[in-house]
Amino acid sequence: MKMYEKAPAKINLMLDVLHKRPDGFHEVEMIMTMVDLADRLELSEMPRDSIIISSQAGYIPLDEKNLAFQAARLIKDRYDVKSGVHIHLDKRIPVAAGLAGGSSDAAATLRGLNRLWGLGIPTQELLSLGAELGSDVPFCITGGTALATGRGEKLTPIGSPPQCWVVLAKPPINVSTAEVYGRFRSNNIGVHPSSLLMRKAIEEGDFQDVCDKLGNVLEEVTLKLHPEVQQLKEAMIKLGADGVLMSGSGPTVFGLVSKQSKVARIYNGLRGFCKEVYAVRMLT
Ligand SMILES: C[C@](O)(CO)[C@H](O)COP(=O)(O)OP(=O)(O)OC[C@H]1O[C@@H](n2ccc(N)nc2=O)[C@H](O)[C@@H]1O
Ligand SMILES: Nc1ncnc2c1ncn2[C@@H]1O[C@H](COP(=O)(O)OP(=O)(O)OP(=O)(O)O)[C@@H](O)[C@H]1O
Repeated sequence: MKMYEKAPAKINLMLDVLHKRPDGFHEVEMIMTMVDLADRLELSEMPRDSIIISSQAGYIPLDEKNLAFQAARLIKDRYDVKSGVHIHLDKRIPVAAGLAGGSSDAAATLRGLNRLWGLGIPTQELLSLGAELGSDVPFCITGGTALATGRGEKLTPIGSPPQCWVVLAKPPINVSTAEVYGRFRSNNIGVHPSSLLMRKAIEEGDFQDVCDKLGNVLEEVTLKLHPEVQQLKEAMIKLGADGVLMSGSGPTVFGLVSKQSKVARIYNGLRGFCKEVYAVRMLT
């Protein structure tokens, strides 16, 4: 038997870091949503008791370091599943980009194997399994738009933001999420973005207000380490994006654009700076 799952990328419309916790993670407050840029997973049942990952992308690990592998092993061990699975990952989300590509693959694997193996795991339990794999995984299981607190795993669903275009640009640099959190100092932050105000803007369907309330305190770290991310933000604003922000720990920058007529200009303008540019819709 085969199952197919789509694993969409996420963006953070706001991200605030409250404090560092004794377990080393940071307490956060984020509003996240999904965009129409997704990896595709094909999950095929195998009689042999093993997990095999394949992908057309030459640049991701295919062994136990792959988050889809880790998700499959977790569910298999926890529910004592004797059959195996071959997971083919058609990677379309740029890797190590701040778009939760690996987390979304892990989430899609949990959803897909729950169906493929007929386990009937309730959503709450699936979310707890996801949290064992990574902070962004629970959100990637539910999707939609949500306020995420704790280390990112406590979710409150909220309404969808007003429909718009999202232009994503990933500069060719590598950013480590652990390093960005490690270098974060709350003393360096002047004005913190507000989840309350972003939520209000979303719930009122006020596109301009959503753009005005965008904010990510991790920019403070990544933009200092990589000035080209700041340059990319400035270029996107100059080209006419209505609101611009770095997603997660970066380095991807996204621009929200209400008018389709502006999208091609922004896309083409950015391609001069950056090879990896995508124009997609917000998933509602
Ligand atoms: C930056 C974001 O992508 C925004 O959505 C997330 O906060 C990070 O989510 P993620 O990549 O799933 O993160 P994890 O795989 O759980 O953690 C990677 C590393 O980031 C740091 N980390 C992550 C989440 C968090 N709330 N506090 C942290 O300090 C920790 O050093 C951790 O070892
Ligand atoms: N299925 C996967 N897809 C992409 N990367 C993976 C996968 N499994 C493991 N990795 C590894 O995870 C690391 C982070 O990749 P990923 O694309 O998930 O980062 P990210 O978008 O920055 O995630 P986040 O936004 O959750 O911090 C890379 O070094 C990559 O080699």
